[in-house]
Amino acid sequence: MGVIEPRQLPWPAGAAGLPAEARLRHLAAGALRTGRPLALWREPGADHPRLLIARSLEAAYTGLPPALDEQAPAGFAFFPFRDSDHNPALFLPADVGYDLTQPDFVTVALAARDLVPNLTAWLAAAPAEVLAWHYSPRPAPHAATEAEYKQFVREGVTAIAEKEVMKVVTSRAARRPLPAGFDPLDAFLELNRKYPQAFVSLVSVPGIGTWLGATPEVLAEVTADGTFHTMALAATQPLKADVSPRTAIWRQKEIEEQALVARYIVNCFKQLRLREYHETGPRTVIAGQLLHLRTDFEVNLRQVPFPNLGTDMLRLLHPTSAVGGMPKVAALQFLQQHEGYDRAYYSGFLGPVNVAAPGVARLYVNLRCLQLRPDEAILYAGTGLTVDSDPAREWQETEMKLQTVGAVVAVAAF
Ligand SMILES: C=C(O[C@H]1C=CC=C(C(=O)O)[C@@H]1O)C(=O)O
Repeated sequence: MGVIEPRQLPWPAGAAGLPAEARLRHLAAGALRTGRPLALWREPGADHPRLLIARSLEAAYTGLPPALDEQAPAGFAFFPFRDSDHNPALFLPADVGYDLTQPDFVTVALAARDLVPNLTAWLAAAPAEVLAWHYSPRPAPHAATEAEYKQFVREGVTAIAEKEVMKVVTSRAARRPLPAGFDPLDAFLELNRKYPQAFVSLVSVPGIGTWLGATPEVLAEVTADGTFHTMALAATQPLKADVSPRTAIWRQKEIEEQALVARYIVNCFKQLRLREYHETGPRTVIAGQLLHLRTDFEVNLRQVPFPNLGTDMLRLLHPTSAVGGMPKVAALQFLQQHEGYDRAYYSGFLGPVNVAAPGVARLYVNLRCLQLRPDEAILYAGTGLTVDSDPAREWQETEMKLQTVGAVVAVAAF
């Protein structure tokens, strides 16, 4: 007699009074205490987050960026800026899922059905108090001082003036103490409330660490209606009371900086010999307390003879000139030689593939993010340089960008 394996595990009756966020916490606690990777995210404009738990770290190692087609496995991509032994490319298989729009069920993939007995027992257990977040065993990266960062910007400007590169995006890490009682899950929920239009994520992987962020930048999206979407997002100014997206004025330097990113995307389409894309913008958009210039590119996948466009574009796009520079190889070499710290997963990409439905993928550039350490956070930010960049302004711009995710680790003044 065959046993029909449950794909949806109902929460036990004992959890009836437990709100969805408490259930989420309990599931996350179970994943963390059993050493499993997890990803929690909230898509722009969505009301509720989703949680994905992978059975093990080993199951999450991957090589190439994920395929963006409906036959590809479901999971959550977590890719570094640059692959290395310390920062491997990961694709967390969707073994266990919890969608807060359906709070009464936990979903278990067929391939993970051996997890069902322990999971069932865990759902019935008393809610856990402590969450054992995963931390990177690596030392904290070097955090550039203001003088060091300005010097780095000068070197970038010289490289542009000498035509070594056309554009380069310099970046830095900053260390911040964690406020007393800091709770990553509460911080994730706070980012959701603060930035409804951002892709908010909390990813925790054994041996790799825990990353939290609220990014405004789509890298590659394939939506349910068969549309491929990417964007050229660059140039930054603060959102002030007297400036709105409609009245914002941009300097030549910023217009050029963003145009280079748009050109980079057009070149990727050209490499694939695709001409049927729709380009909208550039227009001014709000990202948290900042304004950026953005051009959107869309392709109707049902009208072009490119069944693998999403996959091919993803592989060409990363890292875009909004985080690396142009030409790509020269800019990456410059950063390798001069940046002086390991970006790890900052300016890599992340997001779900085939989780919401087969054929739906939403990958974002990992910006406005931090890495958690036991008693501090490492925050990351970068700035696109052109030949006209002023080191003091670029430092100031990184300070502004750090405030997006930094809002959840700010120690209240008294
Ligand atoms: C590299 C970052 O932002 C990119 C995206 C938008 C605007 C940017 C800029 O103005 O330089 C950057 O290209 C970052 O937030 O760390």
